[in-house]
Amino acid sequence: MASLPPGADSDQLLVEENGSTRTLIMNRPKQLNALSSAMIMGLLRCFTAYEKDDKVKLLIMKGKGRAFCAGGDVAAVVRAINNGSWKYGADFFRNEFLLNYIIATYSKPQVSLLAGIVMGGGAGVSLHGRFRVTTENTVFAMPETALGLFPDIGASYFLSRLPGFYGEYVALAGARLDGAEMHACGLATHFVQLNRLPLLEESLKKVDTSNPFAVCGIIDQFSHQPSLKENSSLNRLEIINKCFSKRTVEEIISALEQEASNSADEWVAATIQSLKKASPTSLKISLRSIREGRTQTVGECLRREYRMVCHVMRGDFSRDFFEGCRAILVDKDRNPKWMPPRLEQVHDEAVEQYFSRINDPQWEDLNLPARRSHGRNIESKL
Ligand SMILES: CC(C)(COP(=O)(O)OP(=O)(O)OC[C@H]1O[C@@H](n2cnc3c(N)ncnc32)[C@H](O)[C@@H]1OP(=O)(O)O)[C@@H](O)C(=O)NCCC(=O)NCCSC(=O)/C=C/c1ccc(O)cc1
Repeated sequence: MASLPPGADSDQLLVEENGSTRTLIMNRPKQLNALSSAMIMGLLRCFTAYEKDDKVKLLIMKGKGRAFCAGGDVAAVVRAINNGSWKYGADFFRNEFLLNYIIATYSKPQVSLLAGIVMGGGAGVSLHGRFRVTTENTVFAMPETALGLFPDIGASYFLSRLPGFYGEYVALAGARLDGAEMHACGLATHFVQLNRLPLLEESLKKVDTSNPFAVCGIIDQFSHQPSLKENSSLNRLEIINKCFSKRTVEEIISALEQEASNSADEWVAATIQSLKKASPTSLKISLRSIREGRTQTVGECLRREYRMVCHVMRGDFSRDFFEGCRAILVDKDRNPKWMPPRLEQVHDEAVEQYFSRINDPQWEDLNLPARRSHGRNIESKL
């Protein structure tokens, strides 16, 4: 185990040094490696220091225990906001989004070993990186619409680049994808069997180059093309494209209901159910976010999402985020009472407000540093 760059937290984020490789290990297994402020600051310091350090050629990222990372530490944020400080949330996101941007534009290859749960903020620290390796126990989701939030961490960039309208489906329904699905739609670059991950890791630790083709060649030796399960959502791309291309959330749901009346496919019924359980405000701002993301750079997406998330933290238009956290992570009754409760009560003007600047003289837009690269593209295998 190596010493961390100054200021990084030594408990929640571990670093291993092997030759030219640094392995960053998220280490809060009981909380499924939920990202704390200390972890985000530690990661920021590591990524910044290693980019300047010629001795470092490759970064590996992984989680301790049964999760890669289940997202931002929502419990800590809710505690802080309930104590009257929405700015804690804003600062948390400012640092988290800056980290996502540095990863998206990083000059050295990052290999994320996505074993177990990868949700929300966990996707943000991995999917923007060059290599994303999934396995047979990977479970990915952006579950924010069930939490009263929206897919953030630059998700409006990578989800909007998935085939057809799959990104809209994944974002609105909070759909869970397995490792093979992530690989097929382009969220992952490789699929490696779980029992071969340690061997891959050992090989990567011997790498002495930042050449992405050389690194890719090593991962290729351990990976294979997984097959999609028969009931995979990717086998329903035709229905997804037909329904999730509609202009509004109401039209998406009614198109799905039309499908349900013509078929007994349980997947359609389950998708309608997920949309009906989610926060109506979250659904509407998420749809607009993904649609805007289609034509924006990763930096533009993060800047827009930062405005949106500050509005959510302030609770000016809706307090659904606090209710969602209560229902899912605090009381765990899984029965949130959304306000407004129905889609037709969330008017266009209310949605529009989430995309505006915050009316507070002390508030600033997200300023991102100048970088050489503009982020990478998602390549689907379909
Ligand atoms: C499906 C999960 C991932 C696993 O379920 P499980 O196998 O039944 O495990 P548990 O739910 O019992 O989780 C084990 C422990 O990890 C904790 N945990 C599990 N995810 C978490 C978690 N994101 N946080 C904080 N404790 C957690 C969870 O509360 C629990 O703690 P404890 O009750 O003390 O044993 C389940 O935990 C779950 O739905 N987690 C929430 C997933 C989620 O919504 N992720 C966050 C997306 S939103 C996001 O990333 C940004 C949030 C954020 C928002 C505002 C901010 O200012 C900053 C950040």
